[in-house]
Amino acid sequence: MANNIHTIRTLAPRPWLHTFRHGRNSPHSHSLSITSLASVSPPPPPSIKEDDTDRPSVSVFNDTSQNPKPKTPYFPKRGQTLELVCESLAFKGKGLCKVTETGFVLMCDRALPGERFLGRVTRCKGNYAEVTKLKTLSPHLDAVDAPCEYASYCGGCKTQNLSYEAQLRFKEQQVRELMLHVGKFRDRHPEVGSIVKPIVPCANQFHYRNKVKLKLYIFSAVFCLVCALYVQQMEFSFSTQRWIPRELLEAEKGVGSDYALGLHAPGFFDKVLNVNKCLLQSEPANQVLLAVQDCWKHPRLGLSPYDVHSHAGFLKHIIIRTGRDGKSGRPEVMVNFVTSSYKLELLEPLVEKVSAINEVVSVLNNINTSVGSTSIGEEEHILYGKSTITEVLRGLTFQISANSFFQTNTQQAEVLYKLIEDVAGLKGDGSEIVLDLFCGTGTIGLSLARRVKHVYGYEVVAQAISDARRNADLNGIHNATFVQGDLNKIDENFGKNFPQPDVVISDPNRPGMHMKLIKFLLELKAPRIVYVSCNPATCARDLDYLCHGSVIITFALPTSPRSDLFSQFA
Ligand SMILES: C[S@@+](CC[C@H](N)C(=O)[O-])C[C@H]1O[C@@H](n2cnc3c(N)ncnc32)[C@H](O)[C@@H]1O
Repeated sequence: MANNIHTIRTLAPRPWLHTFRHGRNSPHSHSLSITSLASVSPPPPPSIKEDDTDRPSVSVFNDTSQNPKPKTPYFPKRGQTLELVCESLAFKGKGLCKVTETGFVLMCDRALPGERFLGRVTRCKGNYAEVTKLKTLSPHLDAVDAPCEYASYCGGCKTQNLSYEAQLRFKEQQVRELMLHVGKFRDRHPEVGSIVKPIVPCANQFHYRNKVKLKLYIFSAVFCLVCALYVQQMEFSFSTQRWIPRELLEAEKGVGSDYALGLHAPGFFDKVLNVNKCLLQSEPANQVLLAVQDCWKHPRLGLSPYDVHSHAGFLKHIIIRTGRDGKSGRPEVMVNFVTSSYKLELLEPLVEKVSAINEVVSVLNNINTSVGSTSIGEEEHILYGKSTITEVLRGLTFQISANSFFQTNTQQAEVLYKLIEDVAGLKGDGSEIVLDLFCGTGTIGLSLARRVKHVYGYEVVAQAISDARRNADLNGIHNATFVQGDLNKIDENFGKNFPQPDVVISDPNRPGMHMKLIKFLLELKAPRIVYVSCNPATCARDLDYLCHGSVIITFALPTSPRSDLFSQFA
């Protein structure tokens, strides 16, 4: 049938692909990744005015009635203070402001759409500049009170004071923009509905993370349009440099600026905001954090935080993960201390404290001797209880090790996995082959296994693969094969060890898929591909390649490829 034939045309190589992968500065990357994001509520035309009553150099961008328009393209200078209006939210929840006449883009953390503010230019990066907000002049349109006491400073949740409905709206808009501009999809029949289906909100906006690790952006939860899912993991870091926000300097007078346990200050790899509680994690996980905060600085214990400059010190991170027992439904908490060396006697008092909390079933010590900030250890020691925690998903029980990926929001993972199953369009007669790429602990493949002939899962982390195999056994699933391997390094032999798949699930991490894998998928001609993503930019790029790019190849699809590829975002 003509409608079922999808032809892929040859496209010229795109330099921005390189930029996405290697983060290189290039004019292409800027124009695509920045300007494509801005589309709504253009700010009033800019004008420049020196305002010597405020700061040495203040440019006002909004009041055109009083100020002449600039004759030449405007490029701000580092240190300059500007009055800006935020138009929309861009990647990582940064507020996007634009000089309309030149299209010059300014990005500002914590600026929210509709907000008028004074900002200082901190970095000029060719096609755009970064701005730090100094003062709000008039608030944004969807302001709510942020429930977390750290919300104004923490590098984690940057949009807590934006109503959840508005967050959803901006997230959806951001994904749509990327799909149109980077993915080069078109809304052919907008009267029927967009190719990007409406976002699925999360019932719980707080206490939803089962694992808390550094670099969490509440906003990034959006990228899989099943909201509040797939945020980067976050860990609490120990630091020799406590970060005290300027606003708190007076209130915190006398508090030492050394030794902190908490979340990294935005933009600093070495400074940490001390936190006693995080609203994203479970109550028992907060008890763990507080128990550690209560004692770790006591001189009697002789514990020292790791110093990222001198590379001296012992405590690096604490990672707290919450699951639940399959039978009782009670929370199960895993506490993983990441240290620079193995010194059991130093950790013992902390282990005693946290293991006294009823829900704690596992205390581990990952030893990481590298100078980097990674939290995966070269060796792991069990200090209390078991080496895994349990989680229940789609009626299956999963055991998860400290270093294996598991969806951070279990409740939304249920929603996502149900969607994956729906769009996979399985016949359910046990005849089909599923290829589960980037399978982690095997959760997606195993949740489909009962309806298919066989699942083949590929994943780079060895611990995740052994978890996947154990999880298959635990659930009495015998038609799943899990293989450890790096999908960025596949060669021409990849694909020879499994039969032609009927459905491919691909769930890469943020950098997306390597070109080798994309090429493999194009040649594989699987009838259906479900792409699950935590980064809409790389997802849009990969979908462009999969749907419009590369070698001349014609293959049949049972239904429209676009709706298939996008329905995961429903
Ligand atoms: C977003 S997670 C998805 C995991 C799993 N599909 C799930 O839903 O729980 C991405 C997974 O890809 C794995 N991964 C990252 N880079 C990889 C690579 N080059 N080759 C194979 N697996 C990789 C990670 O270890 C992680 O388990």
